Amino acid sequence: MAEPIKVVVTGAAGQIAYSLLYQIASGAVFGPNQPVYLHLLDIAPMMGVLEGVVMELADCALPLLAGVLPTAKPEEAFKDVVAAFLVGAMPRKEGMERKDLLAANVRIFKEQGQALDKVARKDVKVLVVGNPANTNALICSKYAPSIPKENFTAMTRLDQNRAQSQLAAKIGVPVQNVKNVIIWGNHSSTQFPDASNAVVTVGGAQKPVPAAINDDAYLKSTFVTTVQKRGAAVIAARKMSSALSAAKAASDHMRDWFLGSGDRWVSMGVVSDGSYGTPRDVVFSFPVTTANGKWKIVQGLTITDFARQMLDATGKELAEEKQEALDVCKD
Ligand SMILES: NC(=O)C1=CN([C@@H]2O[C@H](COP(=O)(O)OP(=O)(O)OC[C@H]3O[C@@H](n4cnc5c(N)ncnc54)[C@H](O)[C@@H]3O)[C@@H](O)[C@H]2O)C=CC1
Ligand SMILES: O=C([O-])CC(=O)C(=O)O
Repeated sequence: MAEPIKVVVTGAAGQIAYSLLYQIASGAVFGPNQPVYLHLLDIAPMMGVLEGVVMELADCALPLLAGVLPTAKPEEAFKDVVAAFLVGAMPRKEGMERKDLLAANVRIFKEQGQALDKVARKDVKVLVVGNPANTNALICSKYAPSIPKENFTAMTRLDQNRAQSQLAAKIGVPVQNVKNVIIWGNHSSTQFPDASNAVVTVGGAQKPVPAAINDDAYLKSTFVTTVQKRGAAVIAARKMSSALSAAKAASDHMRDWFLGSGDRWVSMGVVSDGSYGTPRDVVFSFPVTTANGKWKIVQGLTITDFARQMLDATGKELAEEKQEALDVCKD
């Protein structure tokens, strides 16, 4: 058995963490032969609740769980971790956009960036889940200048999973038969879920998804808006934001980053290098492949006029969010 690795989850007493911790501790993220030592960060008033979570983790009797450190101190939580799930932040309520959380949440990511910079390993892989995830990830990276910016990512995997699931249902195939759907841009209602390069296996043969669906209007309208608004639909139904599916997506994102994406593209928010004419230095979701612990943007895709408009709109929103976040972080 390998030596245990240290992994931190912030917001560890919250909803998403309640599903996520089990997945990490049971081997679904780092593999069935990799023990984990979990660092659990939450704020001081939540330490009582967190104690209950620690009890439950013990009661799961998981062979891969090598130890647990509950704490309210970021510098203790981030020490020596190889992976950081930054979940802890306020969730939105019905009627809000995710960027309405910016003023409340972005300071958390400034402070945690500073703590990561001080105590984390320089090869730590950071996944920001807390909303607005893209801009929080950018700020976290800015305040951790000693860690390469490639190590900071934001979660758009839930949007990808939603998109894949919608397409599979529409075509009538199991969800794993659909691959290479892309989420471009912001994890917000301006994101662009793009099925134009997706492929599906039907009856043993691979086909482009647009040909299998044969309904361009659906792919440009209903499909796009359903995925863009899925988070709001869950909030309207549950009166709380997605947690089970968010935890699953966070597991998928980190697993693929560590263990590789194989022959599939996955969508991740990464610091933009300007690929596809997007604004540089915002955290933009691109199609990537991952191998040996590194991600690489899929290049050479055709951008139609429709896609160009969608990419520009979501890029503009990210540039605006960035400015607002930098202003908030000044004081
Ligand atoms: N990127 C994505 O696809 C998704 C993102 N989210 C976002 O994830 C975040 C967490 O959602 P939930 O777990 O449902 O919320 P929650 O309210 O159930 O839990 C959040 C936890 O974070 C803790 N927290 C607050 N400030 C903290 C700090 N400075 N350090 C450490 N912990 C802190 C809270 O005390 C609480 O225990 C929200 O911002 C939500 O909008 C949710 C779903 C999907
Ligand atoms: O919609 C929300 O506020 C929570 C979230 O990010 C999602 O479910 O995608």
